[in-house]
Amino acid sequence: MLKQVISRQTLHSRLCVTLYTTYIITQIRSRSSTFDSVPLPTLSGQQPSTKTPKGLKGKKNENPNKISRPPCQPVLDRFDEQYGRELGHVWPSARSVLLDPDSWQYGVMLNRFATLNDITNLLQSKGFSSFLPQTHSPILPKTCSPAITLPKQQGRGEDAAETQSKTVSTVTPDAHGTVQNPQAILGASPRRPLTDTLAISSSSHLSNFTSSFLSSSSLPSSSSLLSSCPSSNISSCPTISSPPSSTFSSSATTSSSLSLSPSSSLSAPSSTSTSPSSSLPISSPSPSLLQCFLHPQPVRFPSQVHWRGVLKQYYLLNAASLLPVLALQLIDGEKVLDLCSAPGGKALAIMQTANPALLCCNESDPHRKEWLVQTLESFLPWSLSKRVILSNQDGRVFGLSEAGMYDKVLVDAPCSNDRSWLYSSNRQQGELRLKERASLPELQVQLLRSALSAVRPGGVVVYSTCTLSTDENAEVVGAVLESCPEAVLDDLWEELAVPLWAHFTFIQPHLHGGRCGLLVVPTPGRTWGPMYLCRIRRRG
Ligand SMILES: C[S@@+](CC[C@H](N)C(=O)[O-])C[C@H]1O[C@@H](n2cnc3c(N)ncnc32)[C@H](O)[C@@H]1O
Repeated sequence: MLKQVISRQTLHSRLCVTLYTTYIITQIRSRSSTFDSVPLPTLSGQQPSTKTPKGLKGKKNENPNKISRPPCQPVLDRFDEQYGRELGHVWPSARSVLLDPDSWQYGVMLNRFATLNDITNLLQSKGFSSFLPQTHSPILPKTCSPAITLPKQQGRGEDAAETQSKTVSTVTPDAHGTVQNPQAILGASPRRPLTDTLAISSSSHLSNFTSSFLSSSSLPSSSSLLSSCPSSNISSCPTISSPPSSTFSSSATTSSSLSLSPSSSLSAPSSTSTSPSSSLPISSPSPSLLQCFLHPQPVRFPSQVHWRGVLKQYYLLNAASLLPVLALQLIDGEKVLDLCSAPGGKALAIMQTANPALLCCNESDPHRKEWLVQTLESFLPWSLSKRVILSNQDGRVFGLSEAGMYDKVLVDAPCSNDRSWLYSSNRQQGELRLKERASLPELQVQLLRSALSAVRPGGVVVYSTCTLSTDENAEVVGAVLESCPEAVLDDLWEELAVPLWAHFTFIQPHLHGGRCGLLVVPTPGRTWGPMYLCRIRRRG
């Protein structure tokens, strides 16, 4: 009887996958030259400024979600004043990209937990190529099972994504720390956009995966899952002060962790320290399971709708959003905290990159947490729910409740999202955002201190934003370093900027005469960013 049920389910699941893949490919083929357009992908952390993508449902030759409104003048004026001063000659280039949504490029991050063969071939046939070297490690951790209702994992990513190493012999930054790509900086032969942009399709449907785990009220909190870990704090880093009210944190007092899974099968915490950046090859970032396909032109790939029981094959994003995840230098078996996690793009990238023993996705805003849940359940198999847990604490206090418990922490901080703010829905919204902008650095400093408290001695914290603003980038890092003698800044230039300079325009911000992280500035032809990232190591 049981066998019959299983085999019926198996047949049904296979049929679903086949139909779904066929449908996607048919749609893509028929629309290959006229892909839909939708707003900036969601890794920037703000709701896209235009409507939810219709993905494949849009009519041919239409751009249903194209950003049609003009940029918000007060925001543009402020950017002109501030970024003109801070970025000098690079600002006009960045400005021209930000003001031309048709030129924006989008990366296609593959989901190694889904069936990928056809999509990968299709991407390659359309001129996309993978920009990260791939490791040949097994795709799934041993304890993982395939997709929720799929009886068999078909054609996983190991034979799907191409390996592409980038070799750079000499790269010389100019006085501003920018690696000059004359074509990009001078805007020579700008590529004609075929279409514009795309965002993830945020499914309103919740599968069994989510609902069954969300109802597990007796499950342990992330805190108890981690109770075997050391709990030292950084005494010199006051993690908590009275949190100021923030535009971005509508739920600043929630503190209980929401666990999606039981803890019984968690593997032992890793005690391995991360490799220092100097041990990495200069010619390419360390090989990873993570695969992201880019196109030299701003061609968009259609978004996928969520089908119950079938994992999405890819996630569309601003490729610069992967850099903070690469900077984490993830290795299997680590405990990782994504302190500001919704809508979950970087959490997904983390799970594509390595097999952590635990990934805690924290998001204080209850609405955005729901969005995070939808993202995770659309991309990750059920078996991973034992390793990927949710928490809805205020990130500013997280470091106190789970002090020293993580190997790696990502702080993808709430910030003035330059792209999104520039297309504020009206003048009033733009002005309000600019007014509230002043409170962001304090919030960011508190989040970063909390992260440093949550990481174990010897572990690392990566801080990132999607703004060009120095106040929210190097200044925040500087303020935290000043008050945390246990924190040491890593240099990411050779590790990330040198090998990836062909894809991104990097600037190296300086603070008190020293280098302080990397800034990805959108320039014509390489429209990725804005994205700031820096890595801080807690002394062991
Ligand atoms: C830039 S977004 C994160 C984007 C996400 N990392 C991704 O890649 O999809 C910043 C997130 O931080 C959340 N946030 C704001 N204040 C917070 C706080 N005090 N604690 C935790 N999260 C917070 C926001 O609601 C927002 O979802």
